[in-house]
Order: sequence, then C-alpha cells, then structure tokens
Amino acid sequence: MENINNSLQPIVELDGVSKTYGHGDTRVRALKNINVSLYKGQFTSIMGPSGSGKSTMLHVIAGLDNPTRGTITVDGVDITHLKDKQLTELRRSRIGFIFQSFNLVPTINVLDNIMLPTQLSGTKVDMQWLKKVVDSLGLTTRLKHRPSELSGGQQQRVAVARALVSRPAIIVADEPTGNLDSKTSDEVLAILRQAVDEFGQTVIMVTHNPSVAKVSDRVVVVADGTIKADMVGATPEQVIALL
Ligand SMILES: Nc1ncnc2c1ncn2[C@@H]1O[C@H](COP(=O)(O)OP(=O)(O)OP(=O)(O)O)[C@@H](O)[C@H]1O
Repeated sequence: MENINNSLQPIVELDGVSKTYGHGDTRVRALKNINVSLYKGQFTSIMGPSGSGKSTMLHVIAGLDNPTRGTITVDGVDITHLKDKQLTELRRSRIGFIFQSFNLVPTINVLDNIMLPTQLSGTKVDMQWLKKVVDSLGLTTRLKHRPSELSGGQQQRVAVARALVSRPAIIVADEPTGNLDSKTSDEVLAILRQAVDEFGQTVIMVTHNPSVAKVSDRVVVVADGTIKADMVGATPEQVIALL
C-alpha cells in the first residue's frame, strides 16, 4: 500500500519528534523519532494498542503538549517555537478539538457551547451549516439545555458539533466515538467524513475502532512510540491484522 502522493499538500509535519515523560525509573519514551506528514483534506486515523503513544502524538500535533525533541509544522507554521499566545491563536483559528471528556462549558446552553469557538475566533457563524450539523447529530431539540441535562452520548455530539461549526482547517479528535452507540457513532463519523469531502477540512483521529478504516483515507498504526504501518485505503480486516 502506497502512501506517497505528490498532489497532496502536507498540513501537519512531524520531523524527528520524540516525547519522553518522567525521569530515571519513571522515564517513558512515548514517541520515538517520529517522521510523518499528514495531508490536507484527508481523514487520517491513528490506531494502535493502549499506551502506544496515540494520544501523545495527537496532543503534540495540536500544540497541547511540547515534544522533547523534533519539529512540528502545522499549516506551514513551526509550532514548536511559538510563544504561548501565538500558539493559542493558532489553535483557536485553525484547529477544532473533540475529546472523550467533552470539555463543554457547564454554565451555558448547548447552542452557546457550539458557537463558542467561532465567537472566540471572531468569525461569523454560518447558521445554515450550524443547522445542518445540529440536525444530523440529533441535537435540534436540545439547544437550550445545559450540558448536564444531556446524556453522555449527547454531550459527545455537542463536542463534535462545536468542533465542526467554525469549520477549522484541522479537526483533531481523540476517540470521538468512544462513548457512543453504534448508530450515533456512525453518524458522527459520517459528519466528519462530510467535513472532509464537502469543506476540504482535515481530520486527524485517534481511535481503537478498526471499522473506522472505512471512512479513513489513511490509517497510521502506532506501536511502542513508533509508526508501525501507514496505509492508504486500508480495510478494517487489514487494520485488525496489524493491531
Ligand atoms: N502525562 C504523562 N506522564 C507520564 N507518562 C505518560 C503521560 N501521558 C502518557 N504517558 C505514557 O506515555 C505512553 C503513551 O501514552 P498515550 O496516552 O499516548 O498512549 P495511547 O496510545 O493514547 O493509549 P490509550 O489507547 O490507552 O489511550 C504510555 O506509556 C503512558 O503511560
């Protein structure tokens, strides 16, 4: 399986990236000299066993954590040398986040949560797109509720809607379907796929679910802090064989 395509434009580049946590006896090498480019307008899934370094890779890509060594370039900007304020600004303007822990603001309603990143970045909310996202995620009747009045799955869908509505160039998702039933999980994946196909957004997703290969352009398999496989157009069966 070939992963080199000259017509593709890198949007995230990791060059010699290592991440070590702790010291001495507690030292863990979570990422070991990773070199990889992820491309614009692609849906890339990062898979691998528990503890292999997937979340660490996603966190350094999104500028939420610093690598110990190496360089990370996001949309042409070397984020490893940015000041905190510049990094916050880059995250706000270019990256949408979906985490398993939702990170919703408890004191404001669902609609305000969904619109928050767009308002923070000072851009106009595309109400038509917002309506489409909210409808497809089954949240239309929940917009005036507070997050605490929603089920876990509904809160997850609010987090997905929030990441999509501002149409960031890159959507970074850590197990976004982990808490969802299979129907809702399929809907979330379909809408992420739509963000790629219709709006040219880039999705980078960490998941344990091999069936996600069906919606992914590329599957990067991480094992023990290194890239073990890098597949374009892989089937779930091919992914399972590698895990
Ligand atoms: N803040 C931290 N301090 C110390 N060690 C850490 C920290 N975060 C992660 N690690 C270690 O780094 C390694 C990689 O962790 P990471 O969370 O990236 O793995 P993962 O592949 O995402 O795992 P999972 O699928 O279980 O979420 C693990 O051995 C983990 O224990």
